[in-house]
Amino acid sequence: MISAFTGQQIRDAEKPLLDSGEGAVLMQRAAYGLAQEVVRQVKRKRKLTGASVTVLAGKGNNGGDGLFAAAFLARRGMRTTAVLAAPEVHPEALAAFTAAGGRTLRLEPGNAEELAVMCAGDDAIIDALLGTGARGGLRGAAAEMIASLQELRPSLVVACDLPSGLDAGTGEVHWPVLDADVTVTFGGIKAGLMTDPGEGCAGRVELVSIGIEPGLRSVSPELRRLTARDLGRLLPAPDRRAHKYSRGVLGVVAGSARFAGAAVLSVHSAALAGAGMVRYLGPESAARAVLSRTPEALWETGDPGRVQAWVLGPGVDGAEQLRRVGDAAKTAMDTGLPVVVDAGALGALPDRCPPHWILTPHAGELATLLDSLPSLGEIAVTRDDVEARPLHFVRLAAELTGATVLLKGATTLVASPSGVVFSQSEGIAWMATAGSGDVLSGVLGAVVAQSAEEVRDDDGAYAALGLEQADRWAAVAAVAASVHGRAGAEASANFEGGPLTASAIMAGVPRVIGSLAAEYDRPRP
Ligand SMILES: NC(=O)C1=CN([C@@H]2O[C@H](COP(=O)(O)OP(=O)(O)OC[C@H]3O[C@@H](n4cnc5c(N)ncnc54)[C@H](O)[C@@H]3O)[C@@H](O)[C@H]2O)[C@@H](O)CC1
Ligand SMILES: Nc1ncnc2c1ncn2[C@@H]1O[C@H](COP(=O)(O)OP(=O)(O)O)[C@@H](O)[C@H]1O
Ligand SMILES: [K+]
Repeated sequence: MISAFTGQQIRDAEKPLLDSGEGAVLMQRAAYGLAQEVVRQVKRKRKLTGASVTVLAGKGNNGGDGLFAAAFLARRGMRTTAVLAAPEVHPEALAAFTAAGGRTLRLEPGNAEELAVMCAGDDAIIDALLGTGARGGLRGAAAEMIASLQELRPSLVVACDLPSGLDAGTGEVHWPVLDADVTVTFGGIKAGLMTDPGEGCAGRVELVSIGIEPGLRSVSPELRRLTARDLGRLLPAPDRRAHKYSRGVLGVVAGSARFAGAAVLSVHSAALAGAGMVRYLGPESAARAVLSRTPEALWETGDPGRVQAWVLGPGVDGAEQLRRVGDAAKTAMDTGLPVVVDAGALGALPDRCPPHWILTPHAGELATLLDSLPSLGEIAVTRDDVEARPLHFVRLAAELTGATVLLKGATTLVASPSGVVFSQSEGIAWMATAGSGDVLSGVLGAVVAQSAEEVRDDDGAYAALGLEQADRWAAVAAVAASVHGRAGAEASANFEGGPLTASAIMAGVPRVIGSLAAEYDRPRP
């Protein structure tokens, strides 16, 4: 599992080392790691000697890291320029940079545009204006220069610790921000690099160890991300004596006369993701479409019989389907079964849900959901609000509803009601296509139906993540989000990176599950 931390958590971990006088050593390690990454990136394109690099240096330690890194690069034969964005910058770092032969320029009111044009053509730009000590975003000439550079699209931007203007803990962005190709971050990944909108500005994230890592081991991370290896361990697989009922039966209330496709996608994805059986509840017209794509599914017209979990809501429309949603929700609540609540069912929630109810809104649906909660009071929440502060709002929704909340997006966040949050980002932008969320609902339903026992087992794979029972449902949802994202990315890769349909994402699911199981070296069923 990858952990990410707030700026404060990182500073707390640094403190004992700073107190014992090791601050300069930490900075050298950070600067060396940053310089190495610049060297690697530049060498992919050209010879290092004579290549040009500009460091944009702010007044704090972030600027210090950048200037020391540029001193290393000057000694490796690069043509180095420092644009100093404050009257005073880190004095030792500036001295080292000058001694290594670097040239310095001062950013002043009036020369921002000119300096931006001057360095936009460089082989590399290092953004070392603001780091974890930032309050708010760039202002004045620094903001002007960054806005101009962003328009000029430099060929390589390496952010020092985090792109300047990002909030390290929340991922909120104070514009303007210069999009990085690579962010070299020190000691621990900042949470703002694993949640939008911050993650969208950070490019690839490289972690450089500087010696504070032991101090972070006992810290509860702000964000967690499951790796392929974690998924291999967590994904359900049948044992030798399994039968279809022991495997996990999923009940699905989805679709309607108007939106039959949502039912087709949800049911078929659940079957492909390994549900032992899928029981479908819906109108005849949708059921016909479901059965022609998934003859394995059962159309339940009366009492649906036993299931291990429910998916409620994709494509649900009209009183008849909402009544089925209500009946299934009541049974699930009475019997303690896990439920995935999507789309049309999000408006029909009880006042308080348990953590094994997993809500799957996109940003617009989350805003509507929050607006409908009396506990939020008079505050109105819009889609734009959610997109600007997804981590804040997904946590708030989980806290106020009591459910686990999966917020869909380029980065998908899953919050447990106690505030544990997973972030998965394996998907690609082609996945923003109609029906993609219906596929996720089916995959999630299947994973939930098959994992309920493992979640409750205190010696099981979910417990091994170090999570309380109530927080483990967030990990289950993160597993499904990751499988969905990987299926989309792999399907698009099979089309040379071309566009996707929801059906193509769905078709990629079994292969992703199979290859992830192999990752953990687990025998296949
Ligand atoms: N503490 C340490 O020993 C280490 C710190 N490291 C680096 O140090 C950074 C943190 O250093 P700092 O705490 O000095 O913080 P920053 O380098 O982020 O800068 C904070 C400084 O900028 C000013 N400032 C804050 N917000 C501003 C804004 N919106 N516009 C203009 N100026 C603003 C503050 O007054 C303060 O002087 C990290 O991101 C990392 O790059 C690394 O060198 C590793 C070791
Ligand atoms: N830009 C993006 N990059 C990666 N994945 C995305 C992006 N936009 C959306 N997705 C994913 O695609 C799915 C879209 O779901 P949703 O909005 O419910 O679509 P629909 O209702 O059409 O099925 C979600 O799983 C979401 O995480
Ligand atoms: K920075």
